Amino acid sequence: MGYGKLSLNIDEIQILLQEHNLLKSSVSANQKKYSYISYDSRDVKNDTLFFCKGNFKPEYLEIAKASGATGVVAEKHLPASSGMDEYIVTDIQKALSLLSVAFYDYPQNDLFIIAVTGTKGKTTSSYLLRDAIDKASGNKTALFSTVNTVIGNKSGDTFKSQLTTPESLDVFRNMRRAVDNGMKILVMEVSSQAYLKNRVYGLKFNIGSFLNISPDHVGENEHPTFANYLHCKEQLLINSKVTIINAETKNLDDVYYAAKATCNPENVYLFARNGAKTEIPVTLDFVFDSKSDTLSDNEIYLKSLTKKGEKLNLDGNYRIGIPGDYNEANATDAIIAAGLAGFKRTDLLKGIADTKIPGRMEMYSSQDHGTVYVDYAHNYASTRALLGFLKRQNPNGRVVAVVGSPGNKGIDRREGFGKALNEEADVAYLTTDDPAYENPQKIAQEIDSYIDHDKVDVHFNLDREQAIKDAILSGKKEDIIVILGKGQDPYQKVKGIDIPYPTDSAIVKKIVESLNQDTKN
Ligand SMILES: CC(=O)N[C@H]1[C@@H](OP(=O)(O)OP(=O)(O)OC[C@H]2O[C@@H](n3ccc(=O)[nH]c3=O)[C@H](O)[C@@H]2O)O[C@H](CO)[C@@H](O)[C@@H]1O[C@H](C)C(=O)N[C@@H](C)C(=O)N[C@H](CCC(=O)O)C(=O)O
Ligand SMILES: Nc1ncnc2c1ncn2[C@@H]1O[C@H](COP(=O)(O)OP(=O)(O)OP(=O)(O)O)[C@@H](O)[C@H]1O
Repeated sequence: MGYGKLSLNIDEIQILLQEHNLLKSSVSANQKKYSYISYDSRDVKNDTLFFCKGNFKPEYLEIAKASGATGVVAEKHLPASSGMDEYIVTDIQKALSLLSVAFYDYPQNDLFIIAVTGTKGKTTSSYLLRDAIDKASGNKTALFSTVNTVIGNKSGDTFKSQLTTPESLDVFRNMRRAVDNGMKILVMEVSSQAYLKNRVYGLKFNIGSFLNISPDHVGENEHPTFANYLHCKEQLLINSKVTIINAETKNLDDVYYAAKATCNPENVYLFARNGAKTEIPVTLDFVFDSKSDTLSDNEIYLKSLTKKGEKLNLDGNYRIGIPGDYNEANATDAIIAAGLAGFKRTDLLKGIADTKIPGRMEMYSSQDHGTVYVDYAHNYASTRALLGFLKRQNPNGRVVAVVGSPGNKGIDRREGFGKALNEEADVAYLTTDDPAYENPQKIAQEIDSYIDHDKVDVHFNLDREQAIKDAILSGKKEDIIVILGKGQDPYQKVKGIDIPYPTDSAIVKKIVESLNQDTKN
């Protein structure tokens, strides 16, 4: 790699760690300058500063040392450190973030960063915003999303993401690469886990928005309680200079308070659907009305209600290329963020109308077996919102859902799926979705135990591809078949192994094309 300054010396490290009260002790064995940093023994070069974090095994440090690591940062002394420079710190995640920023030479200072959080809608809002402003920014808008990371315009500058918000070292390395590629703006998703794990420690955002919060991500390896989940999510508001809040969010009182704690109230923007009830009375800066929502797109009218909202000159109609009434709020958030970043309404219209998001509301029309959607909904709130929307749009046909729930995480999703199916679906095909170390049959039965069989006709097929095929073949012209939860995920996670999976999108595309061909013949 040849980006930025890309080096760190011992003095710099000691000063930075001391300034942040992170340094417990240090040993200088080499007095060297580091020309690479890593937290993974499989990615080490000569003169690497190596970080021992998370579920780390001591042998990883031995491998790193043998591969050329000369310095180590850790929370406790490890035998392999002898002969290396050693920095013992109180919090490895904070140290990793702080030293990564310095190693990559503070790339955030050269970017206008717009961040979004929420239980649902982060990816959608980020894509809408990036597509809305990219052209007007001269194709200088980078994107860090759950689906793709975009750090430039050359081939190879767009790649699949591993996490919603990557490990801090990767965040700052990708920022550096974006800056070196001439990017000026960064749109990024910030997960609650990012704050729990200090992946964005020390980062200030130009704009931070909060879409919504609902019960999710509580459990092993995630948040211990909902209160902790909310607290972590709110950190984005505390670390943003200007904030946007969807006032229809649950816990609005708490969320608004967090925003005002560090942000001048003049810099907090609130929006909601016109006429929506908010949990506490607030002055809304914007409201939106649905002008039309169909199975293929939406149109909203956005109206400012305060002087500061009016100043952004955003009022007017916007067509949104992705269906789903809940996407109207995601789009409103994107439009306000774009306005605050200095873009005009006319800059945004085409991008917002043309946005398509991999694995979110992808529509495939079959001639005789109904319309098929591939979507990423995977908890109660999103499944209910999605199925409810489809049911309302299609009162004369059935809603047929293909769904599974992951193993060893989000256990309450099983009940959530059952509940959402009871409320909005006619038929369910229960199948496999990342079973991890659990038995997928047992998971499917658990979902089934929450289903009211007088309302929903249930089928089981643990072979996901076959379940999708069965569901589509069962569909009649007027039906909607919806494949939930995996979008374009290319794996099934089984017993610690990522087993390649063609993706729901590819499977549906192939089935629908073949059925349409048969009809034609
Ligand atoms: C709980 C959690 O946040 N875990 C993340 C964390 O794990 P970890 O630090 O324990 O790392 P690990 O993979 O167990 O391994 C320990 C260390 O040994 C190193 N190692 C490992 C193997 C080896 O041969 N040599 C070696 O040096 C690893 O690089 C690592 O530094 O750091 C890893 C990257 O180094 C992440 O991949 C991992 O995310 C796991 C996979 C995960 O599932 N995370 C989820 C909960 C998550 O972060 N989700 C949020 C979205 C949530 C939302 O939608 O709101 C996200 O931002 O994506
Ligand atoms: N504002 C919303 N309210 C409820 N459901 C939503 C909303 N926005 C999107 N969804 C549903 O949630 C699914 C995931 O949306 P999206 O990927 O934008 O959210 P996310 O916050 O990035 O999710 P995740 O954290 O699961 O990656 C969509 O496929 C859709 O079904």
